Amino acid sequence: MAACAEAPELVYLVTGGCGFLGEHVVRMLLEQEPRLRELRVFDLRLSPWLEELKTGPVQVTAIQGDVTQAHEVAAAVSGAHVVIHTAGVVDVFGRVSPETIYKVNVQGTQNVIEACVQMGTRFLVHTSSMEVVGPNIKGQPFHRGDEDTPYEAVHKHPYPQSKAQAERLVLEANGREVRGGLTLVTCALRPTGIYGEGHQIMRDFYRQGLRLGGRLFRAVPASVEHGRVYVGNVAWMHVLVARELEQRAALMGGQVYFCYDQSPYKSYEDFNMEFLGPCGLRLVGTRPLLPHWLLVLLTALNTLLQWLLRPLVLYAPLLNPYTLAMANTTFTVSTNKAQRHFGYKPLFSWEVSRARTILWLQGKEGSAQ
Ligand SMILES: NC(=O)C1=CN([C@@H]2O[C@H](COP(=O)(O)OP(=O)(O)OC[C@H]3O[C@@H](n4cnc5c(N)ncnc54)[C@H](O)[C@@H]3O)[C@@H](O)[C@H]2O)C=CC1
Ligand SMILES: CC(C)CCC[C@@H](C)[C@H]1CC[C@H]2[C@@H]3[C@H](O)CC4=CC(=O)CC[C@]4(C)[C@H]3CC[C@]12C
Repeated sequence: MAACAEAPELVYLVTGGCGFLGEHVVRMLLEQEPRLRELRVFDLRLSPWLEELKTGPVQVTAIQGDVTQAHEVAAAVSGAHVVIHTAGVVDVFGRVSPETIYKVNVQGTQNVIEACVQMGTRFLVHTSSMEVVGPNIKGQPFHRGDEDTPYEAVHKHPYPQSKAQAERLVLEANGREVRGGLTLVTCALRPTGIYGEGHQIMRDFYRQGLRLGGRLFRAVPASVEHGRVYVGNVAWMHVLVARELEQRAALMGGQVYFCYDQSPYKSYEDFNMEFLGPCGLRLVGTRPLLPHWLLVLLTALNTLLQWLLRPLVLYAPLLNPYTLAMANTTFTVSTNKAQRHFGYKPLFSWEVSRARTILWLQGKEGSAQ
């Protein structure tokens, strides 16, 4: 990937480039990667905002495609220097079948790897997830751990299972010979819960709060810490990894990095209130209003309803046994591995991340739809 100082010459491909994270990666690359000549944005569904990016100095190529179709992926990868693979099905609510989750997240990732090998593309950055580690089915806390903290990673849900399998494939592919005889260099980034402009679940909570007269009701103890990271910083980490992978291949190849920044350690609901509060919502209760056993019962009822209604309608509420367990289990990271390995420092402070998210929620600013 020898880059010439004068003329930009690199071709990047971002899969899932129209998603929540993908859009931020695409915009960040255009802002922060001066060596970029062409940016290929590959997604199942192309977004209208791509059009406005096509007028800039970098050639932006929109590719409507499906990662489960090996030939479509190979065509998109052909001639690319770097692939940032963010495409995936994110579903912990039962909206998508386990088969589709597997096909997109695991088979799709395998297709991306094979395309790199076939086409001679050497650098692959994969968006993994904290869920590859946990929380596990035993609900054991992971308190400010790092990439080396021992933890029993046991998954039953299709989403974390698929992310764990995909990450393994990516890491095992590091060092494979690609067309032309050079080697593939891969690494995986593991964001915790991402927030920021475009975060659909945050917007759902906002709308629900408005419907409930400006109130939300505490469901999870305030003492449970849940890891969160700003989307702009996650995108920045992807851009930096992609940039540094060639020079630091021996150090970074085959590695995993948690995505982190200065976002505070809080419970899922208290963290959301950092944004929803300034938008006029109030979290009622210093302790969960409903006893835990009742919440567990409600989640079981939701599961039953989902199953009963399946032939007629898709019933997929936010609350189910898995999401309740996620929200109720401490999982936070504290690490500086990305800083040590490739000089990462968050681009956005907590104050800026918070302000940008609030403005977006209020509909005043922000690019994400
Ligand atoms: N949202 C979060 O809190 C976290 C997300 N992640 C990971 O980050 C990545 C991006 O997630 P989000 O942006 O939140 O999700 P998203 O759903 O907003 O974006 C995913 C994108 O992938 C595209 N896509 C889905 N199936 C595809 C297919 N078969 N072929 C081509 N494109 C396809 C979608 O159209 C979408 O634009 C995923 O890999 C996810 O597992 C990791 C940790 C946390
Ligand atoms: C009041 C209820 C009990 C609150 C339910 C909140 C849940 C919808 C969310 C709690 C934790 C979230 C997940 C977590 O941030 C980690 C994730 C990582 C990913 O890779 C994808 C998204 C997610 C699974 C995220 C999804 C929403 C929660 C389950």
